[in-house]
Amino acid sequence: MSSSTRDHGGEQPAPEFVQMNNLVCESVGGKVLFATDDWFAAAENLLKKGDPEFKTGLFTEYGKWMDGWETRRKRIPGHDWCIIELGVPGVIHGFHVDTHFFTGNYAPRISVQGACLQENISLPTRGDRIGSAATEEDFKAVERLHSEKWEYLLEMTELTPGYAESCHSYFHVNSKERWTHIRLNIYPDGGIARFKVYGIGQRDWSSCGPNDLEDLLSMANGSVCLGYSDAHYGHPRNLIGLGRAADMGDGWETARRLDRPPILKANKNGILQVPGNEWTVFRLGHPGLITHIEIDTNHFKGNSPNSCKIEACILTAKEEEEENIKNKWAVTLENRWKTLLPVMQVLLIF
Ligand SMILES: NC(=O)NC(NC(N)=O)C(=O)[O-]
Repeated sequence: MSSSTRDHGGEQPAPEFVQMNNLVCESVGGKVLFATDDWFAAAENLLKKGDPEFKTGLFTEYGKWMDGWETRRKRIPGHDWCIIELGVPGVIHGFHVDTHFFTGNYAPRISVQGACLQENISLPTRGDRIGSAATEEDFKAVERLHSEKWEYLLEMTELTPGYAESCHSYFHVNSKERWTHIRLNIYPDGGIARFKVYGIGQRDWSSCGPNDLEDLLSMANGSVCLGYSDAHYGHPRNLIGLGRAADMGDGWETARRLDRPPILKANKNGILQVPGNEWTVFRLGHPGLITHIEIDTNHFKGNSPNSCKIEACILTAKEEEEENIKNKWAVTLENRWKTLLPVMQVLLIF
């Protein structure tokens, strides 16, 4: 049995686990496989990467257009639920439930169950679901999963209405197991804007040979961002996402530093002489011999960095915790960091 605790709703800072990877985001392959009802707005919206929007005065033929999953007011016994397949299976550290803009129609309670399924499951294709509910055939197909018996990662808990100051609820999950699927229950019905499942990917390395070339920094292979200096326009965890970035919002983008001199000077190698630098630290998904590094500045045309440097080190879990929690990576471990790539100019080709 896993345990979970509510962190808080409201305007306080979000818990640490939101620095991890969202394992159900549509951009990493998260998928809704089944939902009891999608009348006002389809469950796929839960997994969108962007923040929820509200469009005043926009109505569909089913009611007010909403950016989230919203079921109809139930007039039959039971409650609504959906099944979500993780894009990246892994260990779950917490949930972020955002009821943004669902005020008189938010789901008042939720619970979350999880499963680690070995085989690929095939359910009827969902297609465009707005204005519909699961058919008898859908229910028959999903019954085979026995999802009502999956382990509870979060017991039934109250949510808070979707006003800016109350819409965010965070729940810690205390489980070391690997999960592939989630059942999200809402009681009895209503709307949720976004559902994020934060954690660390876990893959099976047994089929991987010692000379295979693998992306040790891919979130699908278990890497995670441990710290950074600035994430003003984009979080550095985007660097370890799957595939190429869709747009500039899918990259790491800092604010322009204010400590740069008013007139910039470069050295003979074209490296601008500025007082500081931005940085981010990742734990690799697996220790390994690094033979190739790819830096992709896709979409950053007027704002890619002038130069970069890559360092690496080997840390035990205890050392990592000390650096991360106590020192926030401010103090480097003497002689532990080795330069993999010295400061070099980032060339722009477009
Ligand atoms: N104004 C509403 O949002 N009404 C209903 N919801 C939508 N989306 O129309 C409802 O009450 O559940």
